[in-house]
Amino acid sequence: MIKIGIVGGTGYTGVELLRLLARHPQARVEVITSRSEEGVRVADMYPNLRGHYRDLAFSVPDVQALGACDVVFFATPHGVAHSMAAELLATGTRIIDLSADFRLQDAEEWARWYGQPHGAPQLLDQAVYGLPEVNREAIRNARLIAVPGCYPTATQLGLLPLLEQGLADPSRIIADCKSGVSGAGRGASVGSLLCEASESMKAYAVAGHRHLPEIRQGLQRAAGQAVGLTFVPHLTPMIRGIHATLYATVADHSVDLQTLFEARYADEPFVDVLPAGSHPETRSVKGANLCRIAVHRPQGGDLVVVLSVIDNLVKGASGQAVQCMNIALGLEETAGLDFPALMP
Ligand SMILES: NC(=O)C1=CN([C@@H]2O[C@H](COP(=O)(O)OP(=O)(O)OC[C@H]3O[C@@H](n4cnc5c(N)ncnc54)[C@H](OP(=O)(O)O)[C@@H]3O)[C@@H](O)[C@H]2O)C=CC1
Ligand SMILES: CC(=O)N[C@@H](CCC(=O)OP(=O)(O)O)C(=O)O
Repeated sequence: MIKIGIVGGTGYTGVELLRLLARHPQARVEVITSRSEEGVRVADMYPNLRGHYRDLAFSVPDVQALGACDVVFFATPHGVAHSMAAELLATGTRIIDLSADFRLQDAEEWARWYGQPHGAPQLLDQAVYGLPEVNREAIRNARLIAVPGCYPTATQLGLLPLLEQGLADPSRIIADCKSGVSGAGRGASVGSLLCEASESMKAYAVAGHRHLPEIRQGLQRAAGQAVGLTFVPHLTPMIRGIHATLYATVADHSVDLQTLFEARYADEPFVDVLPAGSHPETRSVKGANLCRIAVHRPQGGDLVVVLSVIDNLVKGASGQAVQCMNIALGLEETAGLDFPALMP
């Protein structure tokens, strides 16, 4: 059995890791940390996990205990993985970080967007961006994996086929994205209150969201050139889900876009290209490690609209993290992840 440690086990992505790993045939969670719930049993805090993790209890983060694990997931706010990664890597443990700490290749750009100095720039050379549909080979040998953010996952998967083939005008790409409230984490905040976030919808961070440089980095890599990206996130009254509506200009009408998307993702277990004319719903991926995509060319014009949906906590975080673990350890990529979405 592969021994797993999770730093940040009381948050939404942490408990989602527990839910997914409870059914994983080759992995067992041995250490789960929380500074605020030390000693509390996982099954007492999360009744959905009763029957699993009978004796597992939260403990404060400790490098020695975590270093005895084969894989350590960080499901923590940014900065935490920076402070522990070097010491843990030295023990031989693999790190899969769900936070943004190692997603940007440029430490100075990270510092500008996250408002603090990068805490471990010396590790950036070995950090691998954990988007399997792009980086599968690099993930296989990685010891430090940076799992993409939720908006960046939905947006990149939706746009990659167009940019990799040089079909989309890279100077003007628009990502209009909607998120469920769990994307903001479990910490108390006024914006996440029922009275604030339900029966209402709003855009935020229009001037610049920290996922902008991450998405741009991925799209530029795919396009092989600079990309002009407008990214506008919205908070919507649902608990889980990301819906990305993506706009790009494709002047070349000789390529069948439906065929292109189907071919690009034909071998991908966790990307489902829907039939032409479809409108994917967030509820069709709820709880599943899946991105569902539909591509449209309204009225046969030059503007192409791609619709891309994921569950922010699964393909947008914990599911993708487990997928990366499976690849890195040479396990079946779908191990513990091959289940259908919850409907409704
Ligand atoms: N929510 C989402 O949809 C997504 C989140 N992410 C990223 O994943 C990470 C976790 O997100 P989420 O689960 O939503 O966050 P939450 O706020 O829900 O949980 C954070 C967890 O981290 C622990 N923690 C906080 N500060 C520290 C610290 N200094 N040292 C050790 N542990 C700490 C908390 O427990 P305690 O304080 O008890 O120790 C808690 O368990 C974040 O970086 C987030 O940006 C990525 C993709 C999607
Ligand atoms: C709805 C909401 O608040 N969403 C979060 C993004 C969640 C996420 O993926 O954040 P990381 O990049 O830090 O991992 C936000 O906009 O900050």
